[in-house]
Amino acid sequence: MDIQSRMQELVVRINQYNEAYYQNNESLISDQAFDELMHELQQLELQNPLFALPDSPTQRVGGTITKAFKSVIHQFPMLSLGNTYNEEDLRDFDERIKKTLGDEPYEYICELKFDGVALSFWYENGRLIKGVTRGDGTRGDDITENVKTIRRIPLTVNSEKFPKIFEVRGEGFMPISSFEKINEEKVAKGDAPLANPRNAASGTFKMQDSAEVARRNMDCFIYSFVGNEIPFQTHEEGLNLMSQQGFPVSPTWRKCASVDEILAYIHEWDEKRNDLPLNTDGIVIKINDLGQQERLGYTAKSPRWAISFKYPSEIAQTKIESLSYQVGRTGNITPVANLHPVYLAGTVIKRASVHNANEIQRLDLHEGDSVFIEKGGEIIPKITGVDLTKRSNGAIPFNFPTHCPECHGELVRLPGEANHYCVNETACPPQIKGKIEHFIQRKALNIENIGVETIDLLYEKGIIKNAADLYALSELSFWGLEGFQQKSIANILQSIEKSKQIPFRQVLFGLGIRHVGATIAEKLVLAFHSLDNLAAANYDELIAIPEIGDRIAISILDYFNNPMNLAIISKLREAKIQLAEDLQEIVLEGESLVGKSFVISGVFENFEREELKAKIIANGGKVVSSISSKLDYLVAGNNMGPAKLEKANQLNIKILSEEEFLALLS
Ligand SMILES: NC(=O)c1ccc[n+]([C@@H]2O[C@H](COP(=O)([O-])OP(=O)(O)OC[C@H]3O[C@@H](n4cnc5c(N)ncnc54)[C@H](O)[C@@H]3O)[C@@H](O)[C@H]2O)c1
Ligand SMILES: [Zn+2]
Repeated sequence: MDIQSRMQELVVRINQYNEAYYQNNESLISDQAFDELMHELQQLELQNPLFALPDSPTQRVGGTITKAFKSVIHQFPMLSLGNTYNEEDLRDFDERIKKTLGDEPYEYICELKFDGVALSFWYENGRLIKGVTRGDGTRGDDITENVKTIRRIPLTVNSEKFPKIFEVRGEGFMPISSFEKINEEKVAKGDAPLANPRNAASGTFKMQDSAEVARRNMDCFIYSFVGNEIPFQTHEEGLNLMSQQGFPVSPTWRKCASVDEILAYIHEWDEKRNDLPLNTDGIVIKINDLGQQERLGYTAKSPRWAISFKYPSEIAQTKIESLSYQVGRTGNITPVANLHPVYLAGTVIKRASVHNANEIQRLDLHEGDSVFIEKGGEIIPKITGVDLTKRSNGAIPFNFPTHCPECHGELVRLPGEANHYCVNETACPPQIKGKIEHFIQRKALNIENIGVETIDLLYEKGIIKNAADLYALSELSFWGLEGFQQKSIANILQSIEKSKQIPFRQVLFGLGIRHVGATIAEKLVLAFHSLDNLAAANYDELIAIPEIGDRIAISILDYFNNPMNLAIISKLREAKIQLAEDLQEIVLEGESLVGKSFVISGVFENFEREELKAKIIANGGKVVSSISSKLDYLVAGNNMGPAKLEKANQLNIKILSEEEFLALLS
């Protein structure tokens, strides 16, 4: 291919990747592969300026605005950053700075490069008036309602410390913990999981429903201050001012005097960054002095006074040996790729999840394919692409099976769902065992002392056929089974007995009705109070309940129409399991603590600990167990542990005495 066609091809491809990435929150290739293509294009344009195309992605910030929001014009453009992957490029960057600044001394500030989406917060007279996305750099989407859900972004600041009008900018992100929780729920419902925290963040900030954004616990780190009037001379002073005035500035930045010091910082954080609550994909190096920044200036796309150093992403290449299909407790079929073992980011990887049939199709997987696997925010690596150059002629594409690999029952796929299901619920062993395992878990009947192996064994031996059979177990049932001492049998039976006190909402979750997770179970108990009422409810009564839609309603009706399930319920009733509960919506006493979190420590004069806890909840607050930088208050009684006190002091957490706490309530 000649140079001109290659340049054309690169422009088309990169523009496609940009569109998928910024508009659909989808990565069609890995970031590193993307950056390599971009780099190739930049080099070719430098060497062949006459062939450079006007719509080249090297000349523009990658994002776009969407129609769903009002767009606003940035007073100062929001730019991208140049990037480097190695020491040599970093030294080149430093040389360029040295050349422009002549003999002047200069220093750098290194920060982590947070992997989320750039956001700008506009303040006027000390009040937050707008939150805006980067968009195409010139115009962004007005997503004020959504950014207001970020609890750490102050709605007001001390107006004496700042000019009348200014902006702060930072990276909005979805904490890994929220990401994992949302995906757990999605997978349980049979929905496709979110791909990675970055794409999830960018999708979330562009949702229309800000209540849903609020539920996702989004967060932000601020890293820059912009305006016509800047009340400081260096970036360092800016970071200090912003953090003193209540902006969430990550304390991980460091001042560095030389490239060697920068390299030490890079090295140090390569390991430590795994402990942070969010993904980071590198570090950002900025000239500290604002006057020098001004003189170094900007290209069309990025500042000349800053650069990012990206950590190589953790990618490996290996061969697919086979695909297996796992059957979950609700009969959902998950394809899993068995890989030729390969070393990736500290562990040997043998398997990767492929999620569902759509994913097989999207990747166009063939038998024996050589694939790229990547470790993102998730623990389980995923296949991000196929190396087509290594596919042999005549390779056969994987076809989704038509029958269940375990019971040979037929598989069905309901309209609108990504998953295939084995509907042979009553005779498919992994479904039966999976349902019993689901039933005993902590969030359900919380039956301790009994594990997956014991369930397997009791099921294989024909001693239990469903969860209700657990209540018919006696010492005799274990007779002749290997590995059970009298003591462990007694423990098992005791745990089973204890589960008869578990409240109905957990029992309902434990029944394992498809799409009825713990939260939905609670909603149902609030509305119906007993299993009998729920079983008698019709479709209209079900969908009248908040958050119960078509899919859940149908699944509940199906469940109670199945005689097998009715037989299980009748056995549970005989065993005196809780099948009713008078659950009431918590009515708040007051709202003075809404949105605030508390740790309770020590002994109190007016309250028992539990009372204090109830008081906080009744006024809209949240009680957490450990002190972190996100905590609002530590309520300190007598005899509080010195370690807690020290930690709270270190993190600048406000400490309340009992009296101060009471004052907060009124
Ligand atoms: N995989 C794909 O298909 C695909 C497609 C398009 C873009 N991308 C990725 O996105 C990158 C381009 O995105 P970009 O233009 O946003 O560039 P970038 O993400 O490499 O760098 C600029 C951004 O860094 C962020 N940032 C994080 N921490 C920062 C800090 N401490 N100080 C300043 N900024 C900080 C800001 O949001 C800023 O806008 C590509 O290099 C690639 O990695 C991937
Ligand atoms: Zn089956």
